[in-house]
Amino acid sequence: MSKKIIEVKNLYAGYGKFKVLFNVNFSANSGEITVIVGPNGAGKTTLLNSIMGIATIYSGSIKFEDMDVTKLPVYRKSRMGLAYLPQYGNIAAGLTVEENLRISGYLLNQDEMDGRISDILEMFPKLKEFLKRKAGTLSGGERRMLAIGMALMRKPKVLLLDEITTDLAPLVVNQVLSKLAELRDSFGQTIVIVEQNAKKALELGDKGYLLVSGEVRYEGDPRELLSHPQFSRLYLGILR
Ligand SMILES: Nc1ncnc2c1ncn2[C@@H]1O[C@H](COP(=O)(O)OP(=O)(O)OP(=O)(O)O)[C@@H](O)[C@H]1O
Repeated sequence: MSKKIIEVKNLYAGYGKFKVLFNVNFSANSGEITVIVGPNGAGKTTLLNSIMGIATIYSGSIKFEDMDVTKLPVYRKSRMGLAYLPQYGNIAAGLTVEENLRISGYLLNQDEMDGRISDILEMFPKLKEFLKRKAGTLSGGERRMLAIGMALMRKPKVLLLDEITTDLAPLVVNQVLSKLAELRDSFGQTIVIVEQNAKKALELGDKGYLLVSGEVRYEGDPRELLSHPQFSRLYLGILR
């Protein structure tokens, strides 16, 4: 049976006085891909921000590996094994691919660093060809791969990804999403993604959530969510 690694219960959250999430219950299982979809402004990013500790939590609880982390600051959560890749990534365009990877692993000692870089290159063989190139010269898809590689430098237990396929061509969206499936299948990586390319993400996910106006409207089999009437209405323009 799969084990819950993140568990959010009855969460009310937002930013200061601005309330965004209402009574959200959410969980992610170890070794799985959990997909969060929903229209613009539904609160998807806010859910990731709450898990990471960068939104205001009014009530409810967040557990990570059965520990209550609701009030812990970001750096503590990151040390515990949560890695967050925000929507527009965080690569340094003027540095080489290798330098970007090294910066992301700055807390590792030299041996760990070298070992981890070779792990990442095994996961993303294409990056090998680009090691000495400035990250700014990479294509959109290659940059996303680098950003994911950077987030994996510290061997996170959970990778939280916010809309990493935005602005990519359809073929490249497929490549990036397939890479996530490969990270799960070959390395057991636990991943939580917020995705605009909802259909494609749900097709490879293990569990899906539909957030609308700050509330969970569906939780369960991601392929069933594709035929949920609200999903069709919001994403496919089908009115019933
Ligand atoms: N830092 C912030 N301070 C105040 N309000 C914010 C902040 N970030 C987001 N919001 C607001 O919170 C609401 C939910 O935003 P959120 O980014 O969580 O939605 P989303 O579902 O991720 O949307 P999108 O798909 O457009 O990224 C929006 O009304 C947004 O304007």
